[in-house]
Amino acid sequence: MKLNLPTPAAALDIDAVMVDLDGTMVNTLGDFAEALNRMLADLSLPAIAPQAIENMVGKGSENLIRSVLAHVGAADIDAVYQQAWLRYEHHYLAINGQFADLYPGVLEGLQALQSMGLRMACLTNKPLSFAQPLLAAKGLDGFFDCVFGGDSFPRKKPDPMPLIETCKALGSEPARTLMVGDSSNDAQAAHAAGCPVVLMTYGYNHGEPITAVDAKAHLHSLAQFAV
Ligand SMILES: O=C(O)COP(=O)(O)O
Ligand SMILES: [Mg+2]
Repeated sequence: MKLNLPTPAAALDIDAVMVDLDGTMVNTLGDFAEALNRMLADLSLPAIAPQAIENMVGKGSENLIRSVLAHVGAADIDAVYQQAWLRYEHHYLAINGQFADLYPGVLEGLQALQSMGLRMACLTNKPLSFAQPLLAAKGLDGFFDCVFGGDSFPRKKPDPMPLIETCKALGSEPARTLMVGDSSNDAQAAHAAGCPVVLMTYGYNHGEPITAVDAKAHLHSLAQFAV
C-alpha cells in the first residue's frame, strides 16, 4: 500500500501502522494533572502545574511519578514511590478520559488509514490498563488490531523492542510498518527498529522542538493522511 505524505516526503510503501496514544491521538495532559495532583494531595505534598507535567510525559508512568515527586521536593522518592504509584493508579483509573480530548483530525486520519486496508496497532508507553479504557472512552478501540502498553514488554520506547514485537503481532516487516508518534522516544525507537516514522507537531516532546527530530514527515494533523 502506498501512503502519500505531504511534501517533502515521498509516498511510503507500508502494510501496517503503529500509532502512539498520549500526545498523538489524545491530549491527556488534563488527566495527568488531575490524577497526579490527587496523588500529591494524598501524600500531603504540594500541587504541580499542568505546564510542568508536559515535559515529563513520554517515558511511562514510573518515570512520570518519579519526575513529579522530584519536582515538588519529596524528601525520599524511593521510600514514597510504591504508595505514590498505588494512589496514582487509583485516581487515574477513576478519571481516565474525563480531562482528555482527541486532537482535531484524529478520527479522519485513522479512518483514512483503515480504509487503505492497513493493519493498525496502538503502541503506547502508558500502562495497558490505562490505555484500553481510554481508547474505548474516546471511540478509538475499533481501529486497532492490537494494543500494547508500556508494561506489555520488558522494555519501553525509546527501546526498539516494543516496535519489533508489535510488527510481529501485526505480521508486518519493520521496514513496511509506519510509526506515528509525537516524541523523540517514538523516533528513536523507530530508527533502531528499522521502521519509518512520522511525527505530530502538537504533542509532548520533553520541551524540545519536534521538528528537529528526524522523520519522514512532521504533520500538524492526522487528517493529513486523508488527503
Ligand atoms: O505514558 C506515557 O509516558 C506516554 O505515552 P505515549 O507513549 O502514548 O506517548
Ligand atoms: Mg506520545
